[in-house]
Amino acid sequence: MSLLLIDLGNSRIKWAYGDHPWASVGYSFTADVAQLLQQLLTLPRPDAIHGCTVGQPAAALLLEQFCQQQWGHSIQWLKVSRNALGIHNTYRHLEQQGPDRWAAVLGARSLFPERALVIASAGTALTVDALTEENEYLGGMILPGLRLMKSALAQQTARLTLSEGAFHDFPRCTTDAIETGCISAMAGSIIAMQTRLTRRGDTPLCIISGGDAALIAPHLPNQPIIAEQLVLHGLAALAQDIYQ
Ligand SMILES: Nc1ncnc2c1ncn2[C@@H]1O[C@H](COP(=O)(O)OP(=O)(O)OP(=O)(O)O)[C@@H](O)[C@H]1O
Ligand SMILES: CC(C)(CO)[C@@H](O)C(=O)NCCC(=O)O
Repeated sequence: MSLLLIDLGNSRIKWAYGDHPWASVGYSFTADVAQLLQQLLTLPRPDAIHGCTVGQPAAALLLEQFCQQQWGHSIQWLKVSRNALGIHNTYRHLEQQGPDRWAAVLGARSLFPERALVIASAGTALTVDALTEENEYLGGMILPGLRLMKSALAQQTARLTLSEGAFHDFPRCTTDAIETGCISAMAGSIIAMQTRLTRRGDTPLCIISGGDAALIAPHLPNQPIIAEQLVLHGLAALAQDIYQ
């Protein structure tokens, strides 16, 4: 069965086409939906389309219209649920939770069974979510992503500008101080979640994905695993459950 899976984030739209393993994958920036549509035009007609969106509704609408016109399919957008694939979601108000977080949890579990997991998605925002070995999703944290942290400093201070620095244990210039501070804050929040799960008696594995995963991973203990496209893997696992 050929599926088209779409992850509409705040910075990028990622997609995968085919059965598992995917025949093709791609992405475009959310601001450039036209580029995405060019990519999708090259694909054969999928049997079904599953999507997850936390991005601009206008981008989702454009995609909807394209899929209808091109293939006569509507997109089945993921809704956060209380239970899926054996995982219990304890988020207080399900309608509040970003479906990308729920999809990433489901995707991480499909790739890494039978372990407590810390699932960090380092995209536009950084989210750090906790899943127990017994498949209870406990909740998680939301922080600004690296780019957002840096732009907030540049916008709200007189002397800091948007810049590229390098990580140093003891930074001795402004650009390095900013880079090191932001990356340490991101890594620190992931370590904090690992510590909380460990205190509960779990031995969590840390899975990290998103545009900034490779920058943060070296600053985490216990060999974190960088996993690409957790959201798409979550959509694939749910689709497999539906169509099997
Ligand atoms: N041209 C770019 N535009 C935006 N972010 C970029 C760019 N190049 C690198 N990045 C980095 O990638 C991060 C965004 O990651 P990613 O592409 O995974 O976002 P996203 O998947 O759209 O995010 P989300 O799913 O949270 O909306 C930013 O914090 C930034 O540091
Ligand atoms: C936190 C983001 C922006 C991460 O992409 C997204 O999951 C979202 O918009 N969430 C809504 C708020 C929540 O998850 O509680």
